[in-house]
Amino acid sequence: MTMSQIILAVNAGSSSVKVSVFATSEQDQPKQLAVIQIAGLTAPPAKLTYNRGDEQIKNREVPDVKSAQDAYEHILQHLTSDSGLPELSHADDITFACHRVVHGGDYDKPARIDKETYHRLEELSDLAPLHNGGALAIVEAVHSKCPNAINVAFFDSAFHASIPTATRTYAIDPTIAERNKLRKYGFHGLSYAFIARAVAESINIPLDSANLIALHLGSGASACCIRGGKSLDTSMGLTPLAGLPGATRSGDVDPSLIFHLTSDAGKLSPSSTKELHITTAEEVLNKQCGWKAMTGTTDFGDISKRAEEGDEKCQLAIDVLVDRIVGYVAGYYVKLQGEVDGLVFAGGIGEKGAGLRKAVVNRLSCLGFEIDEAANGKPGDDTVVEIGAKGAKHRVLVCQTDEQAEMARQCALQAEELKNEKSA
Ligand SMILES: Nc1ncnc2c1ncn2[C@@H]1O[C@H](COP(=O)(O)OP(=O)(O)O)[C@@H](O)[C@H]1O
Ligand SMILES: CC(=O)OP(=O)(O)O
Ligand SMILES: [Mg+2]
Repeated sequence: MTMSQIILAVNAGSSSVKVSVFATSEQDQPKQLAVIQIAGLTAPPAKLTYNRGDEQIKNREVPDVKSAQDAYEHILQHLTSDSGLPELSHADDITFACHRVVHGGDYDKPARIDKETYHRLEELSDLAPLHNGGALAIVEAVHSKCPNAINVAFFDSAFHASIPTATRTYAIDPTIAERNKLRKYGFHGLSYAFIARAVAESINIPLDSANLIALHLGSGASACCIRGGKSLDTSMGLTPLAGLPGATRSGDVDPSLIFHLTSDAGKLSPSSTKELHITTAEEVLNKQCGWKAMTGTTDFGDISKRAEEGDEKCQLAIDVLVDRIVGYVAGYYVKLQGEVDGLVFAGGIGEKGAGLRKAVVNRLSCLGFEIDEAANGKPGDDTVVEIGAKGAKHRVLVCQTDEQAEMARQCALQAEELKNEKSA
């Protein structure tokens, strides 16, 4: 019998770092011990929230924390000095550090991070300069603060390795596409893997027969068509910019629009570094569009409230999102030939935005989706909840997705394999 091991699952977003602590032994599913988050890195002061068990223990500002590295160091210090968490009292207690890496290129499964994988991940940052940086900075921080931990990368793109060739191919010069690896990759895959498993279990069907249309609506938003438990299509593309609009991202626009939005499209943006080049076009479309540009805030809860009070800009932002979402759902409905086990809402907006869910489902009534207003208004705390009307043709569900839990689950399953993988 092996002793219990500690898995740290790290989810570095563009503006936050979320870390969940799990204990696992060979026989068991990982058990969550604590969750800690530092949010608001791009809108200081950063804020820390800490939950252990079912208790909310801390919620306070941490003005000294300014970067992803700072955040990790602060989080590690906090966890190891919490006497209520004796399982993790020293950095060496961590066996595995799991990292959510948004862009994994051709990787279709998790990889232990050695010098070679680290270098490959750095190269991939060229394809996703705004997304992989935070995760790599934290890999460095773990390497220096927790030298005995095994670092493993879990890719947001891996779940989409099953997308068929015609769907992932852009209509561009195939030689250049091959050389520069230009294709649809898709993201939010850890979330979609979690959703597919949790929903299949909840509605009592085998995962490999689950046909779902899933919506991960957070500060980045995407849709995914899941057939037989696998990704058949998704709305994000080469980078997380494509598809649905988000908090600060435009989503799909006519590609030539960028030249009308700024005359500096091809120039380097001031946020470029010596190692990492970001064009003004990337900067503008990723950081200066979406809800922020349309309404002045990135908080969809606030946007919903203001729309109810009659704010026209906020109402338009909601209408735009609903319009794009129903377009994807309709397309995916056809891809699944109408054989749909459920439409699933997830991510911060999907889980908390009752008004948005209702607006989307109402527009989909011709396909057989119908909302149960009472259930939609108060979906409760279960991981998966049905919010569709009884007797409707298709189910509608809300899933509290958890990317850290998905990493921990996969890590525990492959623990021995990962330990034996060569590391430099
Ligand atoms: N009551 C609410 N109604 C609608 N959206 C909400 C509500 N509360 C929070 N949100 C949205 O959830 C988003 C965060 O979602 P989350 O999935 O946690 O984000 P991230 O992509 O950063 O992981 C916030 O940016 C906010 O727009
Ligand atoms: C891939 C992506 O957009 O991630 P997030 O929603 O965390 O920004
Ligand atoms: Mg997210």
